[in-house]
Amino acid sequence: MGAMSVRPDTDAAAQQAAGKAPHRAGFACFVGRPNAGKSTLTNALVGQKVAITSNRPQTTRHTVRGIVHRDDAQLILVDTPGLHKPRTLLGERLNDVVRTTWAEVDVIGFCLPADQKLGPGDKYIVKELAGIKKTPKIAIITKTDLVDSKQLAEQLLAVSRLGEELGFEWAEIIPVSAVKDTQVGLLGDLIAPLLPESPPLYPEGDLTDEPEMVMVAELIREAALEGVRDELPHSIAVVVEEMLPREGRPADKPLLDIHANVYIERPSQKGIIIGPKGKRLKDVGTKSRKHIEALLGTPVFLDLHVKVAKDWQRDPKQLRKLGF
Ligand SMILES: Nc1nc2c(ncn2[C@@H]2O[C@H](COP(=O)(O)OP(=O)(O)OP(=O)(O)O)[C@@H](O)[C@H]2O)c(=O)[nH]1
Repeated sequence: MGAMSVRPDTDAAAQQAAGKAPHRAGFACFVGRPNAGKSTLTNALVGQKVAITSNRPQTTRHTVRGIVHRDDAQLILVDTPGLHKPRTLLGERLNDVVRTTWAEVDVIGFCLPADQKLGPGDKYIVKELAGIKKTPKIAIITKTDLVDSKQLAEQLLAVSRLGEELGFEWAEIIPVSAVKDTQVGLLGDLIAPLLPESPPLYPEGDLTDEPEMVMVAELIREAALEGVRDELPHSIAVVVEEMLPREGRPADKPLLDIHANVYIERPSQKGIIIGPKGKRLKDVGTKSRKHIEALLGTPVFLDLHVKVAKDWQRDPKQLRKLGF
């Protein structure tokens, strides 16, 4: 399961028992050189399945580009800044952010335009991708409407060879044309099975702040789960109460305040989560903050509190409050 995937859910288990494939949900990002056709492809994928692109301009933290709702899966397409050959320390840092995001999504789609020779820029990106071992990588040859079948075949071969050279295998290689809507649906079909089993992460309605809060809560929950044993993992729930930009910050130095509660079921579990002298909770905060910053693309101040919600798993009212 990818780092941003969600809880093992009973829905999926029930669906499986009923002989239906379990629902999947997860994150994907398209990478590739400028003009490779990433945006157009995102829009085509999203547009195809009655879905929403978020329209919250002017917020750096906005990284979800679109959500593809399908019967069998929900695919969340996230934005990453481009990866460039670093020339400065800042460039290196930015690349680190990109890599962190790459390591956290469930699928990466590498976009290569059919009408351009595979060049050093592409190789640089694919080399970086090769270093991210766990994440399945799909090679997408874009803009196939611009070339003939011979040229397309050459490009398919070139990208396949590049994977071999760098010692990994593409999970899929697929030619698409977003403009002509060729194989765009198939691309969705190929990505869906690569996502972790999970109920939808976003409601089918509007894309609001809430989904981001859900993702942030998941990242915190995941950090809180690390290393805990027995029944405790099932007892942990996280709710983000508030995410607000800190007032009075200069435009180039934003800070996002996030207040979240970590819920457990019994007072006796509190000590385990908080750890000796609060060390464990602090680690959870530090770790999840890094992931949240990479996800939202902005520095974050994370304020975590541990609360007891007695037997919340069995209490419908509490469950609703905790977002189940
Ligand atoms: N013919 C054709 N043109 C396409 C296709 N997809 C994208 N384009 C064109 O290619 C150009 C770049 O497409 P974008 O989707 O903006 O590329 P991008 O990779 O998001 O670009 P950056 O945001 O600069 O990284 C645009 O002019 C698109 O219209 C396609 O399937 N066929």
